[in-house]
Amino acid sequence: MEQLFVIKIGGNVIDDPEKLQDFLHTFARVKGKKILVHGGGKIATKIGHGLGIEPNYHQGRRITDDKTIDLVTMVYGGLVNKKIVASLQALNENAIGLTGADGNVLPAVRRPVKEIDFGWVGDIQESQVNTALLSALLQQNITPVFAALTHDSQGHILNTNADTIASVLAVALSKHYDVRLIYCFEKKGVLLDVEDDHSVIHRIDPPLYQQLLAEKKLFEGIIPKIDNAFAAIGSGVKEVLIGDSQDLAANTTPEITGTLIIY
Ligand SMILES: Nc1ncnc2c1ncn2[C@@H]1O[C@H](COP(=O)(O)OP(=O)(O)O)[C@@H](O)[C@H]1O
Ligand SMILES: CC(=O)N[C@@H](CCC(=O)OP(=O)(O)O)C(=O)O
Repeated sequence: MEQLFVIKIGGNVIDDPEKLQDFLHTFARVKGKKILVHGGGKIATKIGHGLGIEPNYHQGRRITDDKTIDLVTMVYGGLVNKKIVASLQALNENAIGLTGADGNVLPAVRRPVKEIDFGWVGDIQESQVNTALLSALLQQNITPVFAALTHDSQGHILNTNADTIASVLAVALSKHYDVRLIYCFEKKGVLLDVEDDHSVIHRIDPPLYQQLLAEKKLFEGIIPKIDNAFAAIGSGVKEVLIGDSQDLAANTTPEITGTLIIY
């Protein structure tokens, strides 16, 4: 099967114009088929402050009330997505910006209320991905750029974590491509000591993951990121890695510098 890169770029990089441009330069030079997924949680929070919309999280997921869904639709689907697409066009990369509503490429189900009401947050499944549309775009050398938004098929946009979107797209497309899923963020990989960039853990399997959790070496966003990485590698994605956005060139070759997630 042909190779496909599904590449997710994290919020700290999107928030740093220089790092983002460096990343996009490298992304545009990656040969072969590729999809970019972006969040933008940090920018949404910043712009929300200015509008008097304060963030509210539960277990790393944003509780998304009526005002917040409008905020993130504007920020992820508008500002961030369109700036990235325009930058890629300037780099001769023919990109197309998508939310899950566009072309019904990623329908979702509003998360049912249990102890917590997450509001306009969408849960997704790999069987719902419109792989035919994505394959048709990829065959025409058009690169999809996904914002962290889905829809409920009843007229509402839903907010869905970008790491989860990348994992679900990678799994769905692994039926048609040899997929390498790459989580790019501002650190060199998963670190044994989060303050020490020289402490990259080069391979993580489930027992080591449990050990790192027990030793409290992992906290905040890296835990759901590794959970999404294991979900992908356990469901047909060929390779999953977590690395620095500035190391994308190496991480798209066999000379990986980040953390490989193995099953
Ligand atoms: N051991 C670790 N190695 C790397 N990052 C870690 C570790 N423990 C906690 N983190 C934190 O996890 C964050 C990444 O998660 P998150 O902010 O959700 O990523 P993204 O920017 O891709 O959305 C890092 O910025 C870092 O602060
Ligand atoms: C439901 C939920 O939490 N959605 C995320 C989507 C954005 C995202 O994932 O952004 P990063 O990758 O930059 O963190 C949020 O609104 O923060």
